[in-house]
Formats: sequence, C-alpha cells, structure tokens
Amino acid sequence: MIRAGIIGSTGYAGGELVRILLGHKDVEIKWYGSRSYIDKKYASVYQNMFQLVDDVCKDDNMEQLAKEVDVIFTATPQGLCASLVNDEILSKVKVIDLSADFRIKDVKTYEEWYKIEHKSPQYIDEAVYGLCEINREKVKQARIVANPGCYPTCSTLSIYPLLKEDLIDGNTIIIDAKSGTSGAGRGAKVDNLYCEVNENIKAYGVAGHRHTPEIEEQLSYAAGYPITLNFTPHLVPMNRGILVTAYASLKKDVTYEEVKAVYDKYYANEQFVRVLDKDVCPQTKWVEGSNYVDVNFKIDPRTKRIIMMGAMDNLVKGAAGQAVQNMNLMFGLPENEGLCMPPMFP
Ligand SMILES: NC(=O)C1=CN([C@@H]2O[C@H](COP(=O)(O)OP(=O)(O)OC[C@H]3O[C@@H](n4cnc5c(N)ncnc54)[C@H](OP(=O)(O)O)[C@@H]3O)[C@@H](O)[C@H]2O)C=CC1
Ligand SMILES: CC(=O)N[C@@H](CCC(=O)OP(=O)(O)O)C(=O)O
Repeated sequence: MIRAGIIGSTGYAGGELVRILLGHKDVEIKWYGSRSYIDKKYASVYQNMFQLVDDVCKDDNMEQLAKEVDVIFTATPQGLCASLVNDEILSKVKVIDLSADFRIKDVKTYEEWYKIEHKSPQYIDEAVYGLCEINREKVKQARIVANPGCYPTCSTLSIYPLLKEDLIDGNTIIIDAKSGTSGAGRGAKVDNLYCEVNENIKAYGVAGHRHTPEIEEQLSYAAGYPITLNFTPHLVPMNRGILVTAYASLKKDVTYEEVKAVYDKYYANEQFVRVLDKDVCPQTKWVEGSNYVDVNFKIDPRTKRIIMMGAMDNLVKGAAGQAVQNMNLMFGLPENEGLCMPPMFP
C-alpha cells in the first residue's frame, strides 16, 4: 500500500483528494493535514465522510509527515509548499504540489504574478509540470510534481494539438474561461457569498490573472516560440466545472477532417481526453465528478479563425484527479487507478 499524507486536506481540493483516494485500492491516507482543525475529527469538518474517516486532523509538519508516508500532497495556498520542502524531505518522499509554487520555471515571473517571494527556487528546475498527457515520461521519474492549475489544464489541452502542428498563430489566441465557485476554495470571501454569485456572472482578473503566465509558458513549449495571449476568467453560479472557449487565427485553410485528425493524433489513445463528435460542444455537466476533459473545435470560414472548446471538473482533472493521475505514474501504477468514475448527470 502507498501511504499518503495530505497537507490542506480540509480545503476543497484536499477534500476531493480524500474522496478519490478513499476509492483507490493501493492507497491508505495516513495524515489529514489542516491549519484550523488540528485534533478535530476530519468527519466533523466534512460530514460526507461520517463513518468513512475516523482520523483527526494534524498539522503541517512536513518533516514528521515525511517519516510516515510515501507521498505528500500539498493542497494549500500559494507559497506554503515552497516554504516547507527541503532536501531531507525530498530524499524520503515524493511531493505533489497542487499550488502554483513549482509550475512556472522563471522565478521572477512567479514572484511578479503571485506577489510573494519564492522560498525554494532551487527545486523549480527539478519539478515536473504534471500535465500527464504531455509530460507522462518525465512525471514517472519525478520526486516533485507541480500539479497544473485548473484553467491552464483545460486551456492547454484544448489548444495544444493545433500549436504542435503549427495550424494556428499562437499570438492571436484569446481564451475566455468560466469557473464554478469551488475553484475559489472553501475560505470565506465576500465575492463568493451566495448573493454575490447566484443569478450572476462576472469577469475577474481581466488582463492580470495569475494563470496567464502558466498558460503562456505551456503553450509556448507546444508552439516552439514565445506566446503572449489574452486570458479572461469568469465566475459562474455553479459548484464545479470549467468551460474554456478559445479563439485563434488559422495559418492556412483546413477542413474539419484535417483538424479532427490532428486532435485524434494527440488524444485518440488518451483515456481522459475525449474529443467529441462533430458539432457537439463540451458541457461542464457531462464531465462533472470525473477526470475527463471534453474538447472540440469549430472552424469559422468567414473569419478564418478556429474556436477551441474544453470542459472539465476543476476539482477533479483540474486538481485532485490530476494529482492522483500523477501519483499513479510516479509509483508505476495503472494511470487510471482510482479515476474511472463516470461523470455524474444531471
Ligand atoms: N479549488 C480548485 O478548484 C483548485 C485549487 N487548486 C490549488 O489547490 C490549493 C488549495 O486550494 P483550495 O482547496 O481551493 O483552497 P481552500 O481554501 O479550500 O483550502 C486551503 C487548505 O489549505 C490549508 N491551509 C491554509 N493555510 C495553511 C497553512 N499555513 N498551513 C497548513 N495548511 C494551511 C487550509 O486548512 P484549514 O482550512 O484547515 O485552515 C485548507 O485545508 C491552492 O493552491 C489552489 O490554488 C488547484 C487547482 C484547482
Ligand atoms: C473561481 C476561482 O476563483 N478560481 C481560482 C483558480 C483556481 C485555483 O485554485 O488556482 P490554481 O489552479 O492556480 O491552484 C482563481 O481564479 O484564482
């Protein structure tokens, strides 16, 4: 059995990790980390775990945790993982960080966008960006995985094949994205109150959201040249789900069949990326509670632009599910272990 510890198990991403790992036949959760609920029963924080989890919450003592487990997940605010890891810990355990601390390779860019000092830049180069479909072989060898952000996962997977095949101009990309409120975490914030979110939709972080440099970096690797793009997220009144609608100029005339063949080249063998049938637009409801990303596209012959679409559950493929997919790869398990739950509907 793989012994797992979760720092930040009481947040939304950590809670989803608990739910998924409880159904994973090769994993035993040994450490339910928290800051506010130390010594309180985990099931009193999340009553959906009543009679399923008997453990009490523990602190974020990563050094102690590293002696007791094989893998540590950090589902904590930006900066915490970087402030806790050290050589001794990394010599004993594998670390999967759900925050952004090790996602961006240029530390100055990280500090500029996150407005915090990076406490362990010496591990940034070593950390593998855990977008499994793209970096699978590197993830298998990794000691530390930077689990991708939710918007970057959906955006990158929706656009990636077209940049790899040089069909679009990367510097014309515009990404419009929408997220359910669980993306903002469980912490109390006025912006996330029922009356602020219900019956409402709003853009936020316009021309300045911290996921912009992460998406640009990943898409630049795919294109082979530096990409600058527009990314606008919106908060929508639903619990889970991310919908991406991205636009870019085509570099040449292409048919539906040619573009479909490009998506199939990259995703036909990927269990968790589903390229939908012609004219079917991805919907968040069709992926909810699952590790799937649904993608599709439409060519607009009038504007010579292509519209790329993606939908996924921000807490599963956008966070906890992808973290478990990474763990499976790091420990030589089948990549889909614990992740085969079909989406819930309605
Ligand atoms: N929500 C989402 O859809 C996604 C989230 N992520 C990332 O996952 C991480 C967690 O996000 P999310 O679950 O939404 O956030 P939440 O606010 O819901 O949870 C934060 C968690 O971190 C814990 N925590 C906060 N400060 C400390 C500290 N100083 N020491 C130890 N634990 C601490 C909290 O503990 P307690 O409550 O007990 O105080 C809680 O368990 C973030 O980095 C986020 O960016 C990534 C992708 C998607
Ligand atoms: C709706 C909402 O507020 N979403 C969060 C992003 C989700 C997240 O947790 O960020 P990471 O993926 O970088 O970890 C936000 O926009 O800040």
